[in-house]
Amino acid sequence: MKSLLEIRRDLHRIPELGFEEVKTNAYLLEQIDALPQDRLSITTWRTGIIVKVQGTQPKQTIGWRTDIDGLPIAESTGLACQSVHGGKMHACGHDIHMTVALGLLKCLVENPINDDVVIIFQPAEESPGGALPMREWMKKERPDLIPNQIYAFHIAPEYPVGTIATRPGLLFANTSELFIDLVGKEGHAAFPHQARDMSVAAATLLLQLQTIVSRSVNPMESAVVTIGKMTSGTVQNIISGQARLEGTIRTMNAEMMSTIKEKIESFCKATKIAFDCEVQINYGSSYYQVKNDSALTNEFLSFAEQDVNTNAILCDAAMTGEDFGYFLQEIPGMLFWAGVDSPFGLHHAKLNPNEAIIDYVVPFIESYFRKIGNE
Ligand SMILES: CC(=O)N[C@@H](CCC[C@H](N)C(=O)O)C(=O)O
Repeated sequence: MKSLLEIRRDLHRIPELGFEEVKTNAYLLEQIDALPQDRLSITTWRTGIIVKVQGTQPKQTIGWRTDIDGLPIAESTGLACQSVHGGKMHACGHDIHMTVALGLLKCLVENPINDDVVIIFQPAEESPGGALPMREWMKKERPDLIPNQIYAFHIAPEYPVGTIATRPGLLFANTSELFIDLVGKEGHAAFPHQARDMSVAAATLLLQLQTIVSRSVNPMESAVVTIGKMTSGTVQNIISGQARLEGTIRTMNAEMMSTIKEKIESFCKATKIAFDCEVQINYGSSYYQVKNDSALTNEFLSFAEQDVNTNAILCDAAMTGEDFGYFLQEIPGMLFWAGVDSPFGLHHAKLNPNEAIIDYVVPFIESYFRKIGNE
């Protein structure tokens, strides 16, 4: 296996979108194949990989999960290892996540623990969601690969390397993607009364959607409605006959998600009447909240607090989404943030995680797995 630094940089160069991670899959398999194979069994599912490391006296199976996909963002870090896939970038740290998973795998192969370990390389975390179909496939076809407890981490640009943050209970939000297509009538810019202008309809709808959180959500609770992309029109002197809004909804519970969707549907009906157009809503994929198991998280935090290299923080829940929530829905476990000290946040074209995270967090996770896997 190559050095972890080389691996991170190689993976950073080749980001691929959800379920298109073909080169990433091949690269990961090449690294896994380079390890001693006697304790390993390797299974693939679509572009994902599940590696089982046989323990020395297994009483249970412990799981580690990494996501493997990139984002449709044009990188502008200027790094030597900048993405060579135009318009795509590992802007959410999945290159670091994969490298850490490989590092952990190498440690466990070289020095196995008592329990079995499965390392899950899961596709399509950003979209459309790989965790749910992968979990369902594992349940049906390979229940032997389902761990008894499962762990994952996410890079956190706002913390320095060595900081670990998490909390028992709800950590990440419920999410739903949101796509709204508006169809009116194209026309000459000089004759607006003969057209049905979808730029104006979409702009009005966008502003109305922004009133949902401020006017329909209890201020003591919280939610997010973000429209990240709005497209409309072809040229400056033609009235646009079509527009599209693309966004995401984030809530702390399932009831709030239903309330927000009802309000979105009301505003869309109003837009249809007011602008005499067709309005189609599509909710894309939705992710179940990340709810950490309380007992396992407290055990993990106690361990982190005692580690001399670690600054352990009890953090607040965040409106980020993670389809790892689907694993936690059925398997006890937890997710934690680990600092990478970058002035640019997740999903930013200049995100540049401090690679020192790798040499810090691999031995940290390994020692935690050694503790829980040798009990
Ligand atoms: C950690 C993180 O940034 N996750 C993504 C998950 C995206 C979910 C889905 N595609 C959506 O946009 O709703 C996030 O944006 O929080």
